[in-house]
Amino acid sequence: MILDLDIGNTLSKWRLKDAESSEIRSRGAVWTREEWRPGADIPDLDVVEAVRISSVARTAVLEETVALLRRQVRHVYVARSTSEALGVVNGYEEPGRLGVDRWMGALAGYQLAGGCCAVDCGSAITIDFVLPGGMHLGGFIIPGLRLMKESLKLGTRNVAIDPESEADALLEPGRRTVDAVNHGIYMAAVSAINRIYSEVCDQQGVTLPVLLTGGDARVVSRGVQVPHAVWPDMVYGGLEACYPLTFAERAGKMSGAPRVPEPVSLEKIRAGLAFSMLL
Ligand SMILES: Nc1ncnc2c1ncn2[C@@H]1O[C@H](COP(=O)(O)OP(=O)(O)O)[C@@H](O)[C@H]1O
Ligand SMILES: CC(C)(COP(=O)(O)O)[C@@H](O)C(=O)NCCC(=O)O
Ligand SMILES: [K+]
Repeated sequence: MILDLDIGNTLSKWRLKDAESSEIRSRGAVWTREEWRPGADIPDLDVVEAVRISSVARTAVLEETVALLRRQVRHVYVARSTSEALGVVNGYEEPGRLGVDRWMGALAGYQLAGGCCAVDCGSAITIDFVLPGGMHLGGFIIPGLRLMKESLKLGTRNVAIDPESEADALLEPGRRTVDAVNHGIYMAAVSAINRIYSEVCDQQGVTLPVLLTGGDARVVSRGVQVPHAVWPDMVYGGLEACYPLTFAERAGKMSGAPRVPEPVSLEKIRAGLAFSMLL
């Protein structure tokens, strides 16, 4: 079995993948913390022959995790942000400083779609752009939905946005604190994504498929106006592409990859931007 780990600032996600069949056998998530208890938090390591890790947690957490894994697992691969990989050139001035989850998302998106806009809706919302030739432009970071809400300190933190709510309802003025906050942060997140996408496409003169991932991807998806696909395993896709271990992975297949959304025309994006400037 292959254990894939995606350690974010809030949640540490894991999945077990069958090395022979490439099927996902099980998955889960635990709060990101200092210490791991294999068998309780993550699967028993007896069945694991290789681990692939993407981590943006504090270095100490990663080091502890890797030390623990190395005692029991033969192959431990820790992803790093590099200046170039799989045809993508990292746009950061200091490539190693780009969050490795963003780098994995950009690589997965590029492998799937060529140029892309990769959006990760987790603790932070990150929006990264890769042009069709593989040039990563860099990106944008805004606080995620939960962080935005907590920063207001209005006592609404435990009332999450119902993931089933329709975008229309979320865009109405709230008539209670909790709705005013939830609708406000939702509007802030989705309008930022819509606007950033349009601005960068306009600047670059290209339209790009949009791929969404992260804990809030589904609810954010309802407010994103341009064609896009939700890809919960996008960070894992980057790990598969960087460290292919199964037959399917060596053939370039990433688990759970969606159909590539067809972007709208540049004319339409520019018309939308021009319209929003008038308001
Ligand atoms: N069941 C859930 N438990 C925790 N967070 C959730 C859940 N469903 C959605 N979320 C949202 O997802 C975010 C965590 O998403 P994730 O992509 O795992 O973040 P990170 O990679 O930063 O750890 C939380 O901040 C919260 O807004
Ligand atoms: C921006 C992030 C905090 C997002 O992390 P996440 O929300 O996925 O936990 C992470 O990618 C990170 O720590 N990046 C380093 C800074 C940068 O990318 O510029
Ligand atoms: K994120």
